[in-house]
Amino acid sequence: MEFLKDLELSSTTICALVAASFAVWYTTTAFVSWYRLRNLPGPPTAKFSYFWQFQTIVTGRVGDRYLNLRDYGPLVVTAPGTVVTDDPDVLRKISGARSSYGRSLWYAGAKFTHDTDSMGTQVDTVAHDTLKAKTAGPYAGRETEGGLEKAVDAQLIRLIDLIRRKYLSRNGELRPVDFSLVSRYFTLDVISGLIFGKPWGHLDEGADVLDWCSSMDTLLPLMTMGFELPALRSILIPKYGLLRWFGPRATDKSGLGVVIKHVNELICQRFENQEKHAKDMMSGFIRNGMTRTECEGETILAILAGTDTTASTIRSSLLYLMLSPHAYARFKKEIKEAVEQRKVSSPITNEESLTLPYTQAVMWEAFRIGSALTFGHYKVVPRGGDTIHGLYLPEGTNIGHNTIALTHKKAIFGEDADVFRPERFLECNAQQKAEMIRALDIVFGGGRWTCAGKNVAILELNKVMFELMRHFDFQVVNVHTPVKERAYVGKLHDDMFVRISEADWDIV
Ligand code: HEM
Repeated sequence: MEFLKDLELSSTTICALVAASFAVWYTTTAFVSWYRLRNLPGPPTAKFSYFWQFQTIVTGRVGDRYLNLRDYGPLVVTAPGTVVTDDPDVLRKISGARSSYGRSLWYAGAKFTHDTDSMGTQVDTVAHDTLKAKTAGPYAGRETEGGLEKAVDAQLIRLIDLIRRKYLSRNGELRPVDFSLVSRYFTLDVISGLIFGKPWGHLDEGADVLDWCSSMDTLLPLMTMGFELPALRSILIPKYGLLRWFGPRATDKSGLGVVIKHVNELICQRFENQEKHAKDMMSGFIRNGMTRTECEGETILAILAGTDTTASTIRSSLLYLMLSPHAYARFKKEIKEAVEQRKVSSPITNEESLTLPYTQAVMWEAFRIGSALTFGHYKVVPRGGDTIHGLYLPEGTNIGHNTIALTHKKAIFGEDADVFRPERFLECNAQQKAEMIRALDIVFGGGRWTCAGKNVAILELNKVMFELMRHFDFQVVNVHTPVKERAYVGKLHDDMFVRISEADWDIV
């Protein structure tokens, strides 16, 4: 700085120079960003600034704002160098096994501590594939005592039992239950039970035993910011970034740190005691040569990726059924007949569920309209660029899912795509049905990036609504605000109060 003194510049002049340099840098980079994607449609400010993105996340309005992007067409700019698409064929192509698109740095935004990577945050394709190979067997249920289905059934039975013990309203009684929490307890115990062979006990008394739900309510908006804003990512994620100093850690008394501590202790016991005969995902991870840190990363990832996604879909299923008397009654009728005709076991098996047309239609329709994930999962356009829908995307452009617009696409799901109507899967011909299911399938990602827990999620969804409605009836408590929703990369639901009573078969 001596040379500045020699120049005898006043502090005001130095500040002015710094501000001017920043303005020149900002204007130049904004112009370059705008220029590279000038031919693509999108909100006007999105082509040269992160304003649209920031505003969308801060207001928790990712759901409706991304849905409205469908008016621009299949490819839309949402931020500098960033494009989303609601075209399932494009998404399938860029994620396909032979695609040269790689993951963008967006994924690194899912890191929750500075030193723990997982296959979900790994942007290096080879390192990702190595981890995926080590986790494939455990995720397929090859290491689970009795298989995945038995493990899911065990939690389903505990869910029904919890409702019967604690939440049932009998004649003249009202015991409002926040189903947004109950659905999370179920999926948390499914995942923890699968990984460690023993669930964490959310379904014992119906409690957020490790504070996961409240931590996620705070973290999801922040994580979505970290995903989307490169400037934030670059001060959080690096080795000596803010995450190192201010991120969650095992010594914390509340928040995600509590879960990290619990997970670390359980994994530590495994490595020390070498419980060679344990039959669960963790024993599979260890047998496949994963290090302790890798086991920690994969455990938190599984809980992060597998809890609220499935729980949110279960909540949507119940919400839309309660608000659609016709679908509610028709679903009940199918359950009643299947039980009376002894077509189903208790709990229903996955195979049996697949034979029940309305059960399947309800499952896919809720998955579609509830769309647990909203957007993201960007891949990077490879060297030489690419042309999609006649529009040129320069190399280095991030292209991701506009999941919410995809699941509401009228060209695929019909003109009434904005309403819940399971019949759409029954009235169409086989080809149309296959096209709809294929479009929904890419919601789980494609190729090497496909959701590792897809079969677990589908197993849960194929069973849970059938079993809940077989045993109980449900009614919205707050008819003016049945649920409060905030949407980020996924959705957060609060205050979904329902009245639950024993199923009344006389009225079906
Ligand atoms: C409705 C439920 C679910 C949906 C919609 C969903 C969707 C997704 C998506 C879109 C991805 C990223 C794909 C990409 O990178 O292109 C993903 C990844 C992942 N999901 Fe799921 N998921 C669900 C449930 C689950 C469950 C229940 C688990 C755990 C049991 C799970 C574990 C994972 C893991 C570990 C990854 C990372 C895979 C990888 O990096 O290769 N997910 N999921």
